[in-house]
Amino acid sequence: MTDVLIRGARPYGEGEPCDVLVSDGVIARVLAGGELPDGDLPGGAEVIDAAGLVLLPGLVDLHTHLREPGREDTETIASGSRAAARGGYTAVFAMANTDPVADNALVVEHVWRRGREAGLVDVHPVGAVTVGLGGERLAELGTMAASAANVRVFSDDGKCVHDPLIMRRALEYSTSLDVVIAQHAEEPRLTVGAQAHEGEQAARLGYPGWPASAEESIVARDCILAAHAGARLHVCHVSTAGTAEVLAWAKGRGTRVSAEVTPHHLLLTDERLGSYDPVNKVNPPLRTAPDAEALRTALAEGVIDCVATDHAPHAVQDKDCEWAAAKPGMLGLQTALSIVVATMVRTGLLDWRGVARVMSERPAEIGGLPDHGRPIAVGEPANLVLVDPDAEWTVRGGELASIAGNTPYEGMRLPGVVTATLLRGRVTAAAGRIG
Ligand SMILES: NC(=O)N[C@@H](CC(=O)O)C(=O)O
Ligand SMILES: [Zn+2]
Ligand SMILES: [Zn+2]
Repeated sequence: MTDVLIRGARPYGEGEPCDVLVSDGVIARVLAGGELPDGDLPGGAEVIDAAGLVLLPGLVDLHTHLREPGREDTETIASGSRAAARGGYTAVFAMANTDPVADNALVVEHVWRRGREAGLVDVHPVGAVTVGLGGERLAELGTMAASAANVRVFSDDGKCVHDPLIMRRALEYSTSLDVVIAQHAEEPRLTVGAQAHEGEQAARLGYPGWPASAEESIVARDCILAAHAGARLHVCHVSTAGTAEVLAWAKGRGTRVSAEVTPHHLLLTDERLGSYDPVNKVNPPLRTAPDAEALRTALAEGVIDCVATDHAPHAVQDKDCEWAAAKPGMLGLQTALSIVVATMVRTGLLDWRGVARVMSERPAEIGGLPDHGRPIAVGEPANLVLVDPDAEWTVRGGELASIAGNTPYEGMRLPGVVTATLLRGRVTAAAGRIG
């Protein structure tokens, strides 16, 4: 395997620039900048000029929709892996709402193998909690956990495990497997026909509302169920200020709960609904500006543990149509880091150490990945990302690696450019600078 020398990067954006030598997939040396004599360079090493760049552990996404099997017209494991690598990710968790549903060992092993074949990012399949996401019968969590795919996260995402008895059983079962149940918190009785956040905007436009209480009531319920079961709960795509309050309460009393927020809920609000453009339709819906503000604070304070993309590719015909007929979801893998830079770093809420925590270390811990989100130190696996903190780029859906192009950031200029991503020492994505 070719060695890689990263010259002049600043780990976590801190201290003096240094040189990082990657050999056999691990970090072999970390030296003060320019200290490594050229004579010491292993023959044929790939050199990355990283002056001015920030070096972080490779990003980890707990919540990605890769659409394979079933909707390969919108994304495949290969195309989604390319998008992930370009976005700075070295590991992603692929949600189970595929067709067929990933509710058994056969499907999760298939996804895991396809991810290995693509070889750009570690693709960890999420297993469904219930058979066919039907919400009625528990899937065979144990078999999926014991399979070659080694499933550690289970979720019916796209649907809420709304029956409290099923959710209770899933949580209780999960404790013996040491896995986590990730909930899409949406009380279905409160969101029948819902199209947008229940509030002034939706009322003005005549959209049936998706109330904050539909999310908050499920999160509160599940925190209580998890606490009684002694189980681990993960809350997907937290979207309201009230949910952050519930999480703070539950964590304060020792509940084993973690939570994620999406980049779009940190940046975008229901102000956007006025455009009638379904590119803004997503589940849970874009909320109010005070919600977005509260989510940023909760992420900075650790009440929300991490950022997850909820990357949700959709075909043109499912997005370029009237609002009510459009499918919810938006692309996220290649824009996530930039949105976090815009909302959290440029605002002074997080430093780069904090970015590493919320986009790499915490998601790796929650998902049970021992080789990701590791310190940048000798002997550690070389899962790394180099970011140009000062550069900007313009988002063009057609230029993203995903097959679908449904980005709400079309034409926007965003700060922070992923210059290179390394998976076990191999460069999986690079934007110039490599010689
Ligand atoms: N977020 C979305 O709006 N859509 C997701 C499902 C989900 O995450 O709930 C999808 O699979 O398209
Ligand atoms: Zn969801
Ligand atoms: Zn999702």
